[in-house]
Amino acid sequence: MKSLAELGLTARGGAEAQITGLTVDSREVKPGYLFAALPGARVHGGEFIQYALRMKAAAILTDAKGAEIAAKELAGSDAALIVAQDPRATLAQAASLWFGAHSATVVAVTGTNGKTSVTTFCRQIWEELDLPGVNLGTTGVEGAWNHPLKHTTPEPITLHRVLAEAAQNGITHVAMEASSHGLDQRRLDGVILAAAGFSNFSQDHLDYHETFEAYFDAKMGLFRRVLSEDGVAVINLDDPKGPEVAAICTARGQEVIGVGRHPDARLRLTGQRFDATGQDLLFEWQGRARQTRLDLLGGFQADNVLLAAALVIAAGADAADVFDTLQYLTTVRGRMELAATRESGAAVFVDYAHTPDAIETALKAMRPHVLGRIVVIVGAGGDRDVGKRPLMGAAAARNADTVIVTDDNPRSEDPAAIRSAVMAGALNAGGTQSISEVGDRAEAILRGIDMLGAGDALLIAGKGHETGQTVGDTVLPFDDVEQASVAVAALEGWV
Ligand SMILES: CC(=O)N[C@H]1[C@@H](OP(=O)(O)OP(=O)(O)OC[C@H]2O[C@@H](n3ccc(=O)[nH]c3=O)[C@H](O)[C@@H]2O)O[C@H](CO)[C@@H](O)[C@@H]1O[C@H](C)C(=O)N[C@@H](C)C(=O)N[C@H](CCC(=O)O)C(=O)O
Ligand SMILES: Nc1ncnc2c1ncn2[C@@H]1O[C@H](COP(=O)(O)OP(=O)(O)OP(=O)(O)O)[C@@H](O)[C@H]1O
Ligand SMILES: N[C@H](CCC[C@H](N)C(=O)O)C(=O)O
Repeated sequence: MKSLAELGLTARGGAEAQITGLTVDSREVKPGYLFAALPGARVHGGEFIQYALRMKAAAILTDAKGAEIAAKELAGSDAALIVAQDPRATLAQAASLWFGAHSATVVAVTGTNGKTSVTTFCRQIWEELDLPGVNLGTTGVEGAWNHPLKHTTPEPITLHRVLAEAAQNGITHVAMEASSHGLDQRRLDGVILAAAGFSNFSQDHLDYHETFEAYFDAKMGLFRRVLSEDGVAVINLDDPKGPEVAAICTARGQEVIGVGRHPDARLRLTGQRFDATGQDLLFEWQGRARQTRLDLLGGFQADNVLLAAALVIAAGADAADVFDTLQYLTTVRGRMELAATRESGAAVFVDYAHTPDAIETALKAMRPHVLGRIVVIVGAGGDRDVGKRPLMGAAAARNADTVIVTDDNPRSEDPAAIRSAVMAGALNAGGTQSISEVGDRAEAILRGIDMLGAGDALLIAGKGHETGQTVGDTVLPFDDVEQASVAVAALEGWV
């Protein structure tokens, strides 16, 4: 139990309330709880204050609108009322005080693509340095302690609970993903960061943010609000937005470590050579040259690895020790993951590319590793940014030799309509010889693999580590890696 004062809250009435728990969902209220009635995308949480009071909530945190919606019920109740201008921000601070301690070293990464990869590499580097660490994001909590998560950046009550539990489990180092939704909804407020990273910026999530400016501003919340003035900002200077992000951080007085091929980068990539199983890197740290092997496919993974290395250094590790670990880094689940190989040697990769930029990057990154043709299977998610669909199709057509358009989590939408938007982009882009549409994802994978000759490769894009296909409200079991193995086994006559 904690008092409102211990949670940093000032109430109208009921100030002596002792809080037994926090929730944003009225259906979870128990006697003595603080119910945060938040303005939502579909409904205002104020609508549920009446129910929360009936369940004996001891305190209600909301905004002026929520207090107005439930004015009658609140007037007749002795529960404490906290009216905040931004109740999400207030809730995040209260949640951090409720759960108390979190791991000593926390870093966060934002960017359109690469967050899961960078945070996973941070955790792998810490593990190599014998520091108990986890990465926390789209793939859940992974590392010395594992835990599934519903969101890339969990809402603050879950986030602070997970951070506290990680600390209790002996985890001293955490690398977390900061999604633009999470930043916009203040889910990370109250997390104390040693360092924050920026990977890149391109189109996604315009269904939510509406404009590029709003999307970029949401991401900048990591550096403008969550990371304190004495934190270190690690910025990919090769992204067109990188120098602007660095300027924002410098203006706040934060130390900036630039990463990339850019001449101003403190951790600077100076050479890259590819082969069938990975790449060799030449780089400089503060002007001193180093070399490492990376058993990872895709040039972009070098950008992610260097960003992760700089974050780990920024958070206190010795640079030379960090660079010694890079040769041991392993593939991130569902990111350029080798899923199956045909008897001819043709390879099948699964990758989480689900934005136009990621599709282009992933396909371009495959070229130097592949002798023959590249086939890509691509689809776009339902109930998500509709503008990116033709751009994803076009990126596939411009960068692969053969494109198969299929379904990827149609959710509440008509799958054929989503596919036709992706197809339109592919057909208008020019370039690729063969573009076809196969709605059923398993059949698309089978057909894609059947097309492969010696030296060819297939990229199954969009679902990466996902284990389900969401159709309507139903999640059907579906795993691209598993489907690829099944298809190869069937085509080779192994079963
Ligand atoms: C658009 C969005 O981000 N919505 C999030 C938001 O929901 P909301 O506030 O809009 O929900 P709402 O349905 O309008 O309800 C309003 C309020 O009433 C409450 N309520 C509702 C019903 C009820 O009976 N009782 C009750 O108290 C709700 O708990 C909520 O607080 O706040 C909720 C609680 O914090 C989140 O669970 C929810 O995430 C939804 C499920 C979601 O799908 N979000 C995705 C888009 C998301 O956040 N993705 C990002 C990025 C992924 C990426 O980078 O690819 C992520 O970090 O995962
Ligand atoms: N540095 C990068 N630049 C461009 N594309 C990248 C980069 N890193 C990864 N990608 C592409 O983006 C896909 C998603 O990568 P990752 O999961 O690391 O990003 P993310 O930002 O965590 O995405 P999400 O938050 O949607 O899960 C990869 O499968 C790859 O195709
Ligand atoms: N977390 C992201 C990933 C989407 C991946 C893709 N499989 C899709 O369903 O669009 C989102 O919700 O936009």
